[in-house]
Amino acid sequence: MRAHRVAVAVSGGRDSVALLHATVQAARPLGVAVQALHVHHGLMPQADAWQAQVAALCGQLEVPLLAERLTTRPQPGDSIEAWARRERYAALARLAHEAGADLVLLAHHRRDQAETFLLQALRGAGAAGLAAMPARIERHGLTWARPWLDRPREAIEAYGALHGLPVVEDGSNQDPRFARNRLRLQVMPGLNQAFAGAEAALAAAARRSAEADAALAEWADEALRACSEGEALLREAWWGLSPARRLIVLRHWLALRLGQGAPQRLVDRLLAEWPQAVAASWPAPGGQVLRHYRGRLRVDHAPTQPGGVGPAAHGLASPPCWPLRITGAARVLVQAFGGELVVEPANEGVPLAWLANCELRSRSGGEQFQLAADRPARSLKKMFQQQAVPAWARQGPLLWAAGRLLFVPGLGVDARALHAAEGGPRMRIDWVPFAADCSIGEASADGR
Ligand SMILES: Nc1ncnc2c1ncn2[C@@H]1O[C@H](COP(=O)(O)OP(=O)(O)OP(=O)(O)O)[C@@H](O)[C@H]1O
Repeated sequence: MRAHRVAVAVSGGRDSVALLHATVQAARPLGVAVQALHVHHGLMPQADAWQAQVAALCGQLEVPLLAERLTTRPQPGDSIEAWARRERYAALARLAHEAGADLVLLAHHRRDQAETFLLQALRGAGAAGLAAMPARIERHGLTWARPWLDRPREAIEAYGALHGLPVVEDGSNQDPRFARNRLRLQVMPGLNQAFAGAEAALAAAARRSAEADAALAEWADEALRACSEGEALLREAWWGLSPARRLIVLRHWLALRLGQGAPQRLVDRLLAEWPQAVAASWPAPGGQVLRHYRGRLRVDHAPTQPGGVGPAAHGLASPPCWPLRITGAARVLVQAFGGELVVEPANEGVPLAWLANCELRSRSGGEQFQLAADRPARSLKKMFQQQAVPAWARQGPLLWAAGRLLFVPGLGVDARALHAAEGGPRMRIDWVPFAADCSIGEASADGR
């Protein structure tokens, strides 16, 4: 199908500038209109100059440009890379629709693909992740294509030099805090030197993974039909599959129902616990919960949905002590205590820096809590009595860091943490017990 209007996503970097130029050369004789799209992330002081440079190039090439400056900001705990990617694609989709383009071209090339494959492998990804970037995909009502995914970067560089194309240099490409930069700057040169053709081989491995993943997804779709009823996965039919097939079908069902790949620890827990479960629930990403009842597994929303929830969600846990790393807004589902620890940015609260290395513990007796700066610390038992905290509200875990008691369900944040001289962002902590019907192992009505 020929696109009526082709959009090119142009960062101003060498590759996308070359792609815009090459697209104009190819499209004009065919009578296809070309549209340039640019996203200003609003993160770097040089970004205004980059946008101006892209605009100047578009002027020279007589290509219309649509640009958007992002107004959202990464939240504490967000990976800047992941945030920028997500927001950039959302903005590009908006711009493409505004321009009336149905095809968006991206200038990723073979080295990008090889790096993505390795980054996925380093995260322990399976076939879906190792497939890296698709050469073509339909999303947001648009076709996204990477026409140069098989091309070596050197060829693109030569093309740019041949046509004397101006490019912007993004200094953040040298920043070793970003995993891709570390891989590109520290690992790839050695790899290419030690293994001739490493980049092409890694890109080929990504292609093979994509083929395997596509076949697996087709098979899993068929197998799932025999193991599901509506949105529920049927335990008996699922259990009848071979162990290898069980795993594929479970992952596939989870990905469909959760709207994202399931973390390995959730898959492991389900494989170990679901076969014997009576009525049970498991925390899942995105504030969702998996519930088993009468042989059926379903995805549901978590029983509590406090506002301002950030992206970090951890599944866990068993008392009496569980180490945690919290780097921003988070919801920690704590099955063993039947509730959820909710951590949100606030003007007053625990220093975020302390939460990077904290832990949940059961009460062991003898803990002291200080309610206010001008009051003495007293035993938890006395504090609960004094504050008339009902028994059900005392049931959650205690939050500790570096030997300090930070938070007690029913009492709140300890005054010594609240008034600590530590700088940086502060976080409010809440303990939210689950509704009574979703605790693990609860006997169901028919006693199964
Ligand atoms: N700010 C942006 N605006 C529009 N498109 C972008 C932007 N950033 C990236 N892209 C698109 O995504 C592709 C891959 O992004 P990546 O971050 O690898 O590129 P880059 O290093 O910024 O620049 P280039 O790929 O042009 O050399 C780009 O080639 C471009 O097509």
